[in-house]
Amino acid sequence: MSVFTPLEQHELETFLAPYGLGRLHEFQGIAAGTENSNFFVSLEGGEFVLTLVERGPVDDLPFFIELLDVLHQADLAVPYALRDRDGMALRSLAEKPALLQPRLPGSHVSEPNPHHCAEVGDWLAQLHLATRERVLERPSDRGLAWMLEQGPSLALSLPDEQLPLLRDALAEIQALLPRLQTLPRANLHADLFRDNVLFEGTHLTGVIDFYNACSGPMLYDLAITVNDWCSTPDGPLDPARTQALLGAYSTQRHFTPAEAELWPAMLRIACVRFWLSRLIAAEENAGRTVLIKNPDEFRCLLEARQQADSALPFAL
Ligand SMILES: Nc1ncnc2c1ncn2[C@@H]1O[C@H](COP(=O)(O)OP(=O)(O)O)[C@@H](O)[C@H]1O
Ligand SMILES: N[C@@H](CCOP(=O)(O)O)C(=O)O
Repeated sequence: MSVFTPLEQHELETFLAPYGLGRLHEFQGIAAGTENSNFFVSLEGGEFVLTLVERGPVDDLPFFIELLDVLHQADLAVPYALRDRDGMALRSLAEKPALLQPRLPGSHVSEPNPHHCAEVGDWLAQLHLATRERVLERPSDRGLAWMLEQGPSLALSLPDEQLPLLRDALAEIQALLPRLQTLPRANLHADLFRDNVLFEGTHLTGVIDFYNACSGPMLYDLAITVNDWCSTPDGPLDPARTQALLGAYSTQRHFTPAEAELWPAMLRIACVRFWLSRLIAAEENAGRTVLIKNPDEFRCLLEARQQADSALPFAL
């Protein structure tokens, strides 16, 4: 249960009053999620989600609010922050930064088919197109420099047989660094996994959890997304899902030759990012009753990505 800060009805009513959304019918803590305290809030004026920010990049909340405003204005289904009567988006409740957002319909899909993947590719292209002309700058706190810094120390706790895989992947990142930095940029979701997307049937109804959002190469966002949505249980990419996702994306944005060339490497880099972050999380949370995602899943994906099993379609 990830409600770290329980709320009393009366304090919630006081907090909600300045939004002018009518009487509070009911509220309920959301069990899913690991970072923040989230509540479904039912008001006369509709259904909402209240987030109390418990940890993470609190100083960057104005960036997330601005990015979500841009995406909402571009008609993407995202949980933008509602304003109270004084125009305030970021407020405080129980001494935590607090945001009220519309509740998006739909539920998560754990076993996506090509139709789901096409919707995700389409959504991701819209995110990139909506932001690439005026990128809101925020370096990722888990970007290439972070991987090169964390990788060698995390390698110390890996079994010997896993070392060459990580060492070679870090060497590849180091060697490609100058070229990666010249790829076309936009704002990225940077964590577009299945548990951050909502669907009704095969229709995408919302994308949540923008706390990894940043500025960077669009190809990196695509690689993160393809690795999660299109991998088979053994690791290789499923051709039908991969083609559906990349095809839907590329009808909106053509890839450059440099992107096409760097695609297999970018798929590996996106594996390294989550292999390392899961190794850190597993170490930090050992013995605690929180969901620990398996780092080996991304080690296996990285092994499978040694073969270039997908090409970018329609490169210019
Ligand atoms: N705006 C929203 N609309 C609908 N459901 C939401 C919304 N925001 C969060 N949720 C639900 O709450 C859960 C936890 O949200 P998430 O952002 O993943 O939390 P955390 O930041 O703690 O990881 C999600 O899995 C989703 O089911
Ligand atoms: N989706 C990721 C978790 C989010 O990354 P983090 O670096 O913010 O922990 C995963 O499945 O590992």
